[in-house]
Order: sequence, then structure tokens, then C-alpha cells
Amino acid sequence: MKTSIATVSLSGDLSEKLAAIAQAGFGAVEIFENDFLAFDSGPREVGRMVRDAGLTISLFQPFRDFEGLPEPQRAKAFERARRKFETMNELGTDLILICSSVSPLAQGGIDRAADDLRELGDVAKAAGVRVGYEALAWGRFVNDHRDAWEIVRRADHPNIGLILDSFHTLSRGLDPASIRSIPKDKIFIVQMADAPRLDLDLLSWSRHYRNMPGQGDLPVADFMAAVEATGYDGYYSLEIFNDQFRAGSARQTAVDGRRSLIYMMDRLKAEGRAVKGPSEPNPLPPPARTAGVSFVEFAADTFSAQSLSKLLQSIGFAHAGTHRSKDVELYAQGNLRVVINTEVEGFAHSAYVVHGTSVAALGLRMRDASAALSRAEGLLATPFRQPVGQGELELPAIRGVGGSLLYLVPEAEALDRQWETDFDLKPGWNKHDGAGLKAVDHIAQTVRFEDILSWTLFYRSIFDLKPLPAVEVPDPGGLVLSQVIENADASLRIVLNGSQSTRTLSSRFVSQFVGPGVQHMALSTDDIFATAAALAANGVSFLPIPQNYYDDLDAKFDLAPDMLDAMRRTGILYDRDEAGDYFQIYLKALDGGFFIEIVQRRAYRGLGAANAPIRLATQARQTPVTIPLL
Ligand SMILES: O=C(O)c1ccc(O)c(O)c1
Ligand SMILES: [Mg+2]
Repeated sequence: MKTSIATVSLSGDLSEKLAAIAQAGFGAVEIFENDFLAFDSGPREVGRMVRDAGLTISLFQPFRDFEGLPEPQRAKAFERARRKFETMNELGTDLILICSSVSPLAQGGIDRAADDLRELGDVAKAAGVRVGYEALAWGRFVNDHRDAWEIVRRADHPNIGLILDSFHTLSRGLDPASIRSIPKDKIFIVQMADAPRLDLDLLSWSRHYRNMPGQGDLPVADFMAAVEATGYDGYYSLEIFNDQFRAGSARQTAVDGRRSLIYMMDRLKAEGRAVKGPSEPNPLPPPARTAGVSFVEFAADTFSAQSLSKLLQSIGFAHAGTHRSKDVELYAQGNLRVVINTEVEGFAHSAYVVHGTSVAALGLRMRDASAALSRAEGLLATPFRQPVGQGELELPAIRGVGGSLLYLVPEAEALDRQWETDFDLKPGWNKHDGAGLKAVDHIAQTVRFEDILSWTLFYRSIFDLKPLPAVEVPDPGGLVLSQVIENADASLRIVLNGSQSTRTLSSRFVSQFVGPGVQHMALSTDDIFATAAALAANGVSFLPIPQNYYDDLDAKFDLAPDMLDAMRRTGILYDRDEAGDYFQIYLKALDGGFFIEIVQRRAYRGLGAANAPIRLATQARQTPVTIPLL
């Protein structure tokens, strides 16, 4: 697959954009005219910069309001085109995009437009360039790729072809199947973009909310499959107008872009809907199958390690063993494994120095860890390795949120063998029921608001995880966007939270405390009342929940008075869906904002979103605005 991206998709000036695009492994770049005009080097030098970066210019664009003009504007438009063709020669590109006219002066008519393009084809031929015609979804007369194709067909000129853009086709609900019969040689380039479903006018939707294929709700895979059916073997070029991407990291956006194209093409190949060229690399292993969280690793110093250890023991964990060669302690309860790493070198130490006491790594139980690693690498994840002692287990790992690690733990190693290899373990260490906590129900990672789409794509492309519809949760300091991603049996649920307001607990966690990373983990029990009682006996205190909340619960649900009373006294929250019910209780947050939640679910599918505003308001009342030392 030949990949390209438009400069308009990224932040920065032209040289920053080119560096990011080359670094992410694209073969080509669309030069957006404004990026060129605003840059202070001439076309020859820009062309050289592009080639020095190892890139080709796939397209120069856009050229607006060309077709259907009356004289004298028509002659002027031809003259303007001639000038641009000269610039293209200096830049070193042979393809320009003309988007369908929005000019109030333009006149309609398929033949009139075809005549204009045929005549322009001769000018283009003389200049050694080609012209691609694209239907803007809001074009005055031409706003459907089928009409654009008919114009190109009637123009019948070798230097005039069609440009397809998934957004323009799919935003108008046009059936991409109509692309299948277009001869591939007449498709000069294919532009790709997805978008969330929004009830907006087409132009605003397109100019602000496009996103990477796989990040939105449009049927981009069907569009791409239709293009593949023509035998097209040119560039897939991302053209993403997005306010967040314009403000974000160019390098990250570029990597996300390449990841999205690799992911889409891999999906099509797996479904037998893509043409496999002889030069195509081997397909990736299928989406990596997950089976839950196998362990959670904290980075700490010796001081914070003591408080963490106390906290873990107060919620029923037992100290299970000590690493044979490293300053790492293991705690266990049920199927839960938590390690505290106080090494003064290596990865966990760097994590501690940068983030303070925090979750530095998650172990994910994988059905096939080595296949998972090669899929992750194929999707541009950063692998991580560090030296292990002799005879110690080396687990494949990749970088995740905030530079933390995701260890890919082979299922067979996950519960016991991993620890038996590297740790001196206490007898019966893995038979400890403690307070009845069994497993990780979900892990919540707080990220910068602008990065939610990026991490969602990361998880869903590499793993067998699917995003649920994102929800907005009110915090007293502003709204928090919450995106759940889970596997089919919900044995792994990851929540990504991010907020545009600086005053929410989420934003404060990212900007004042840990940075992007795990803000809370929810542990499951089969009897939340017994677990809460055991914890209370150990001196654990819970987040106090307002009485108003319980009065409302009483009004909403038919709960046994005794149970409601016990919930009221303890601070247990409740929710119900069609499938079953859900109980939650929160421990008070640590200084850095990290907290533990305990849940009991009976077939319930969600994460208690209805209760989140109550919890956030209570936490906000409890969280000092000062910056504690970690
Ligand atoms: O928003 C626009 O005007 C615009 C311009 C050029 C394109 O290729 C496009 O898809 C949209
Ligand atoms: Mg376009």
C-alpha cells in the first residue's frame, strides 16, 4: 500500500510537518497550498526539502472554482492554472487537485464542466502535469463523485482524472459501491478521512471534525474495499481537517495516520476485500486476543512503597514474595497480582522520577503474546526491552499511555509461573482470598483530551478491543469525556478519560500530579458488603456519598430497605441495566489522585456512568487544590 498524508492534517510549519511525516514512514505528502504560501522558501527549495526527507509529493492542492465560469473569469482561471502548473514543475510534482466549484459566478452543466476540463487537459499536457477533479460534498453543482466521474469521463483526456475523497462520498450517504466500475487508471488519487456522526452542515463537519480512518463512524472500510475492487494501486492519502490535530503533536498525528491506514488495510485483507499486490508485506497476525489484566506494577520510592504496601494489605492483599534480583515486592489476593518496584535504576525508576508514585506498567493476559508483539510492531507501537537477570523471564512489552509499559503476558505464565520464575515466594502465596477481591474489573487511564482518539485507535487496532460510544461525565470543574474500550467477554475493560477544562480532577491528575496514566483501578468482588466490612475492620475509609443520592435510589429502584440502609451507611453506589445490577464503592484518593474502586457486578454491562457525577463531586470536595509532594 502506498501511503501519503496532506500537510493540512498536522500542526507546525512545513518543515516540522515534513519531518513528522517522514518519521512516521509515509512515502509521500500532499502539499496544501497554504502551507507552501506561508513558508519562506521557494518551490524548488521546498521540492528539495521534500525529497531530502525521503518523500515524494503525491499532490498539490487545492485549486478552487475552475469549472463552469463565464468570460472573462474563465480565461483568468486558465491563466491561474497555467501559473500553478509552473509552480508544480518547480516543486517536482505532476498532480494537482481541482475541487468542484462553489463560485456564485459558476454555471452548471456536466458538458460545460467537461469541456473546460478537456481544454485544461491540453494545457496540463503541455506542462507535463495531470489534473484530478474532486466533488466537494458542498459543491455548487457537483457534489457527488458519480457526477465528477461523469465529467471526467466526458472530458476524455489522458491528463484529466478523478480524485475520490471518502469524506465527500460518505458524509452524503452515497453508496461507495458506485466506485467499483470506475477504471482504475482514471482514479488519480484517493483521499481518506473518517468522521464522527454529527448533525452539522457538511462544510463545518468536514473542516473541523474529520479524523483518521477507524476513529470515526463512517463506513470507510466499505469505501476502501470499493476502491480496491477497481484494482487501484496508487496512494491512499490522508486528508484530515481536525481542530485537535492542528493543535496536537505533529509526530503523534503522523504515526496515528499511518497506524490507521495499516489497520484499515489489514482489516480489508483479513476480510478478503483487498487486492494483495506482489510487493505487499505479509499480513499482520489477527487482533491480539486479550484475557484480562494479569498484574499491575507501581513505581515507588522506599517511602511511598511503605504506604502503598499498607494500603494493599488493608484491602486484603498479602505480601507474596520478593524478586530474586531486584527491589520488587509481590502482593496477591484472589487472582490479583500487584507489584511495587523500588529499583533505583531501569524503567520503573525512570517512571518514578518522571511521574512520582504511579502505575508504571500493566500486564495484559494474552492468548498469544508473541503474535501480539508482532502485530503491535506492525502497527507502529514502540517495543520495550531491558536486561533481565540470568534465568529470569523476559516478557514482551510495548509502550502505552504516558510512556508506561504494557507487558504482553502469555496466558500460561500469567497467574503463577511468571512469579515462580523470578520471585522467592511464601508458601501458599497464591491461595490467599483476603477480603474477597478477585480480579481487575477495569482500569481507568486519564489522558490529555486531545489524545483520547489516538489511544482509542492504539488499543482497538492492536488488540481485540472495541470502543463503546463515548460518554460525557460532569465533574464540578467541567466535563470529562469517557471512552470505554473492551474485549468481547469484557474480561478486559480500559477506560480513557480526558477533559478540556483545566479544573476537573482528570485534568489536574494529568497536569499537576502523575501525567497521563492510570488514575484508578476497579477490583471485583462477589460480595461487596462482606468486602466492605472486612476493609472497614482494617481501618479503610470510603468516599462518603451524599444522602440525597440514596433518597433518589430509593425512588428509582425497588431495593430491599435493609440493603439500601447498608449501602447508605457504607457509601455503596448502585446501578442497574437490562442485564443485571452493579454495586460500587470508592476508597479515598491518595495524594497524587490515584484511587481504588471496588465493584460487584451481576451480569451488568456498564461501568456505572450514572453514578460518576456523584463520585466526582464528592472527590472534588475531598481533593486539596495544593500540589502535594509525592
Ligand atoms: O474543505 C475544502 O475546501 C477542501 C479542499 C480540498 C479538498 O480535497 C477537500 O477534501 C476539501
Ligand atoms: Mg479532499
